[in-house]
Amino acid sequence: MSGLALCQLQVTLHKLKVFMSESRVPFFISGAGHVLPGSGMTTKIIHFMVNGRPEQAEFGADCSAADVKDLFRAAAEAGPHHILKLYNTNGSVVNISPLLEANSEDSYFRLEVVASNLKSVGMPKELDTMEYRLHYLESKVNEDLGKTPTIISDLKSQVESFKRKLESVEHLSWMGLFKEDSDQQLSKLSPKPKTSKLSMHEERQQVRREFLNMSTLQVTEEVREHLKTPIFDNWQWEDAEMLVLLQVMFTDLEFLTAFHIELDVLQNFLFKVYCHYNSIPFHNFRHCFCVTQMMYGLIWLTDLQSKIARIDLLIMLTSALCHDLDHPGYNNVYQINAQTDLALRYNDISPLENHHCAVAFGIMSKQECNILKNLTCEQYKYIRGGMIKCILATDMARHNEILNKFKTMRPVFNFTNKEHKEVLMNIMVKVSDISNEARPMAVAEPWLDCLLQEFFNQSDTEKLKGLPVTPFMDRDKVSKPSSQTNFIRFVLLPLFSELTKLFPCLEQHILEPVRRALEYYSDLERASKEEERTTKA
Ligand SMILES: Nc1nc2c(ncn2[C@@H]2O[C@@H]3COP(=O)(O)O[C@H]3[C@H]2O)c(=O)[nH]1
Ligand SMILES: [Zn+2]
Repeated sequence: MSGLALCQLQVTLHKLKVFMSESRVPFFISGAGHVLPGSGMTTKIIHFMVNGRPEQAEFGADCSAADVKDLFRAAAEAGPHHILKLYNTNGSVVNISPLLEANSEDSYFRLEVVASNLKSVGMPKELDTMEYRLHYLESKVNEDLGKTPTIISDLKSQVESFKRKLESVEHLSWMGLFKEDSDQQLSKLSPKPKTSKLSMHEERQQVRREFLNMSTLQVTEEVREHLKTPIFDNWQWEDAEMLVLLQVMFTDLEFLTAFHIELDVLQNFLFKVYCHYNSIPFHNFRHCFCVTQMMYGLIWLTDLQSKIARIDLLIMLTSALCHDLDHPGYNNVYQINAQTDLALRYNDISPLENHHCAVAFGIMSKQECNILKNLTCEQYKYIRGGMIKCILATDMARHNEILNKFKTMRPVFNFTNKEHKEVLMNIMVKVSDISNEARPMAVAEPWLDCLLQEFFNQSDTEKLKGLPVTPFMDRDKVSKPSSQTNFIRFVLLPLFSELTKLFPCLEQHILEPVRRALEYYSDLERASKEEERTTKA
């Protein structure tokens, strides 16, 4: 018996050795870190913490962005579509790319999986089977010999260590570590297309694929909580990730169940919305995301779910999402002065806002994108009416009219009064639309650069075409501090403080940061005036 068991054991050991030698582990991740494939490459070492354990990633300058991302995914034991973020010691997000600068153990980054699926890491079946057989034969040999031969103990520890490596690099399956269907292998043979070389259509389709791949991920509780506050940092998210987060907003407000929205219809709708925002400096998809996220935050912070009907929340969130669809980067004044097609079509009456709204309902006119298709006619009409009012209310030419309405009703505000509620909904979409300064300075300031870039583009065109130049957009007259101090004093504070009177809990979330921003820009303004005086003198 022991002879046969020993023979079988030898065959199993041989198979195991062959399996282990054939299964390349191109870069190895241990508790201590990564080792590069090959040698002699110039490498850099990135120190980081993941799940409280110190790790190192070592890679060469010629690594691709995808390789580097996979390296970090492997360290975080996260699958290919999981969302990872790398934070520096200040808590700011650092782009995971080959351009990462080597750091020391004292200035390590923090790596976090911010969204993941809950599938466990799987071992290749062959290894499992062989290991099982090894145990079985070991016990047989043990029965006869009374002890485990050294060769078996050695091999067992090798198998253990090999398993650990496999666990850490399972996600690098694209490198051929695991067996795949032949057509899957074929698709991987073709080189990864370079994003910059893709046409707009291909780029969008890639975003769609990434979005759908990631859309089943569990977004972490921490991100979900952040998503409900103005401190949420929009800059760290890629397009597909923002689409995932928008889906989270719709699901977490229970719109899918309440309004019988099928998940694939919501995804088609969100993707179409994404496609209908233009790549312009300010009024782009990221702005749409920010406004929707602020609207979402305000709903949670004010506990609006307990005060108004869910259908009204759907109107508010969807209006925020659609409120700048297909914005061309030139405002209403320009549209009217330049007599554009939009101004002609809408008779100079809020041409842009009318257009944004028409595009929104154009998207929903396709059944596969129509999130309202399972509602009754009455519900559809109600939502359409509500969205038209909310989106048209974002025209700043109507700012005082809407704010004054709210001011008169605010002291006697009644959530069950239809007119009161409608004005409040308009106000909340407006607040969300111009809420960048309610965000942390590091998040808000880049938005101002984007806005001024769009303003300057417009005033440059106005000058070129001999049209009246909008003064607050003129690069010769406007500076960052002057633009913000006026906007905060005369637009933001009066609007935000009125809403805060209705919801005092908003003071710390939207009013205080805006006051701090005013102080900051006032100081800058004073300093630059002082500098001007001294240079003149
Ligand atoms: N100066 C300044 N203007 C802003 C800021 N945020 C929004 N706006 C303006 O407010 C407007 C709101 O409607 P639009 O999107 O048409 O255009 C926006 C900008 O003109 C800001 O932070 N600073
Ligand atoms: Zn806007």
